[in-house]
Amino acid sequence: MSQPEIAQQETIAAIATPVVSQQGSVSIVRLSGATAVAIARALFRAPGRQAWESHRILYGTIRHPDTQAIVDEALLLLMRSPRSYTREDVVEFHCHGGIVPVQQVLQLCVSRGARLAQPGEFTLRAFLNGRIDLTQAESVAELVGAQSVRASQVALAGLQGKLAQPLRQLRAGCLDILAEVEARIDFEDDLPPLDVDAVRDRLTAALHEVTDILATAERGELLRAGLAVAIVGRPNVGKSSLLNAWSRSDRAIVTELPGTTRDVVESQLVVGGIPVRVLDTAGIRDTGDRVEQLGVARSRAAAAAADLVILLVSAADGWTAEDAEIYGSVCDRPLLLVVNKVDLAPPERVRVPAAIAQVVPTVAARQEGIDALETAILSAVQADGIAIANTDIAINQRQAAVLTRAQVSLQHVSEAIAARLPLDFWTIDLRTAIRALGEVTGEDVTESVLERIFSRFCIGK
Ligand SMILES: Nc1nc2c(c(=O)[nH]1)N(C=O)[C@@H](CNc1ccc(C(=O)N[C@@H](CCC(=O)O)C(=O)O)cc1)CN2
Ligand SMILES: Nc1nc2c(ncn2[C@@H]2O[C@H](COP(=O)(O)OP(=O)(O)OP(=O)(O)O)[C@@H](O)[C@H]2O)c(=O)[nH]1
Ligand SMILES: [K+]
Ligand SMILES: [Mg+2]
Repeated sequence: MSQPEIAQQETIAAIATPVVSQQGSVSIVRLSGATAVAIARALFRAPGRQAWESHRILYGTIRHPDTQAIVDEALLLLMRSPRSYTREDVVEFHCHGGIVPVQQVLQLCVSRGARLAQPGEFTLRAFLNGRIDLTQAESVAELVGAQSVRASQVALAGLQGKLAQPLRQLRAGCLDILAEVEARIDFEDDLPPLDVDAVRDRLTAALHEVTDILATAERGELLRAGLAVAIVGRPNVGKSSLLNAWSRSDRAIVTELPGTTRDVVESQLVVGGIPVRVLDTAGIRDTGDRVEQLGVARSRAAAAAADLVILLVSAADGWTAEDAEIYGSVCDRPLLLVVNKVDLAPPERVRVPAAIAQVVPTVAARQEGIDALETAILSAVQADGIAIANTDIAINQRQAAVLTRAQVSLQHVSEAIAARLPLDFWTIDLRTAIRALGEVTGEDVTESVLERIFSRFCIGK
């Protein structure tokens, strides 16, 4: 099959690397569009006999086209349409790191007629020119934002089409069924009767597949957004020690003085492939100290906002009235009870409320019990299966919302068949399901949906 002709658009330009000063030893300006090569030829001088061929690196200098003043010594990468990321002509200037050279080069590109790219516009063009589908484009943004190896594996699977492919097949299957049913509506007399059993079986299989894919949404949300876990409890039970043990760091100040921690202290971890933000908080108690009062208010706010609360108590003290008060204020939240300082007394010393099914013992001061804590957290958020799940795909919230529409419509079709409703009733819902599947892959998607998706990308992607 021959490649479709790519209609080259106006040329866009952006800095493709991070724009943080004094970071990175190489920075890249990227151009894509009809005049990309002409702009590059006006700005870049390659000494000797270097050919301007696709997928070649040229060495040379970037010069101001009017004054010939050298802006940077650089490498230039040329990728001609359609063999490029966008399928348009693409040129990259690989400049010295830092923001000054690339900003100057970007300005020069603009002065030669390029326009600054919108967020995600290179990837949008890759989508519009048919190199990737919408799920793959979304995976690009996900890969850039991934906070754990597992999250990046899932994004890569999406980028390789592991979600796009079954969805495209599902949609094609539904289109087949629709064609068969519609043929019976239009030319009933000329065709053999519809094999209703076969249609029902195919619909049931499609419905199962949609349901299986939808089941990956929760995992996707955990992998992308991660979890916020707040450690709360009385002063001195070892909250800061636990944060330090868990993050293998000295992130938080630990002393034997109650009321040491005054503010929320954060540490970013990865637990079972899930990005976890752990929050150490000020010990909760009644206090006349104004600063400590503000700290306690922040502890309560952190507990209220967290996805999971770790209530930390001390085996040395047992279950105190203060523990009970704090428990009362957080027991409506997803909660894990951790008994620290089990080197001083057995965990059974703590007589916890009957509603608490599980207790994790730790010795934070000696980094003991962290593995069991992580296991308990994963099962508390029902993420035990994430690391071992045999499928790589995990859909995002947009995809889940649209797929739910497809699921409901397919269910309606099944009901219409079971109720022996006329064929017109089947086709209405079948079309809705097909449209929804097309909205996930991008085969059938409105401009405003695209705008919403791509506006969340970073500049230069
Ligand atoms: N310097 C640089 N590094 C980069 C990128 C880039 O654009 N520039 N990428 C950007 O995100 C990623 C690589 N992704 C890419 C995907 C496809 C094509 C590409 O040219 N594909 C063509 C032709 C392939 C071929 O010659 O066979 C195609 O699929 O048609 C390039 C980069 C990561 N690293
Ligand atoms: N024996 C023993 N001591 C511990 C353990 N964990 C922490 N400690 C000690 O308990 C004291 C208080 O620890 P912190 O981590 O500062 O306690 P905290 O809950 O953060 O205290 P505040 O920030 O004041 O609320 C320190 O002296 C720690 O060394 C443990 O597992 N066993
Ligand atoms: K303390
Ligand atoms: Mg502390």
